[in-house]
Amino acid sequence: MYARSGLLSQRSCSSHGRECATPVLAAQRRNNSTATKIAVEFDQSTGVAVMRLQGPPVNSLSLDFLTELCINVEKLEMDKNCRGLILTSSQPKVFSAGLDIMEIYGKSPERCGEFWRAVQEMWLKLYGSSMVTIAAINGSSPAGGCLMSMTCDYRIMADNPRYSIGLNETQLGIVAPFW
Ligand SMILES: CCCC/C=C\CC(=O)SCCNC(=O)CCNC(=O)[C@H](O)C(C)(C)COP(=O)(O)OP(=O)(O)OC[C@H]1O[C@@H](n2cnc3c(N)ncnc32)[C@H](O)[C@@H]1OP(=O)(O)O
Repeated sequence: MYARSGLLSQRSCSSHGRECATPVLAAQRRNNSTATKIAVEFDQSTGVAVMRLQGPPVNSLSLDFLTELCINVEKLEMDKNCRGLILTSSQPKVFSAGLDIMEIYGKSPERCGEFWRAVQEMWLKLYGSSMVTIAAINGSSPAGGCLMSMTCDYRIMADNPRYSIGLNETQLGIVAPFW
């Protein structure tokens, strides 16, 4: 959900030296889900948007989730009044469980390729954003969750010894493909 209407970008983008063709359209084509996994509140008076991840139970990064995230970041990017973005979770105890492993387990190479492209699109979009981006990490954030917060300009994590963060994906035998 995005609180304000906005045109989707149809331009090509250059992010950290890489060209990516019409990313929002690519993301939009994939976005068949009607469920809302991302809620955005934009405060006109401060120019700051808060993006809440609300994909129960643990905000795992599925293709739908990544697609919706990218579309919302792009919409905010297009809004010249939006200067800052705070990324946080609506789920108790978890910021994001990382990549949805069910998206890559037993799937075809084509489907895995589509998924990994969406992962790449997510971090390039956040890392290349002209907004000031802050991850307010209010729960555990392993692997892809850690990656997502690392692409933000700033990270603040709730001080709770039960919350963990780090790159644990090799323990699952997952290695990021060559990009
Ligand atoms: C440069 C890097 C490139 C590669 C980047 C990323 C690779 C990855 O991200 S691989 C995924 C790595 N993620 C994990 O290893 C996270 C594993 N999960 C956890 O540690 C815990 O679930 C977590 C601490 C996030 C939350 O703990 P709890 O609150 O105790 O919840 P549960 O463990 O009971 O989980 C609830 C429910 O969610 C399912 N789940 C958890 N993580 C994932 C996931 N990553 N993908 C899909 N589903 C996930 C878990 O199985 C439970 O399901 P049910 O049993 O059906 O309830």
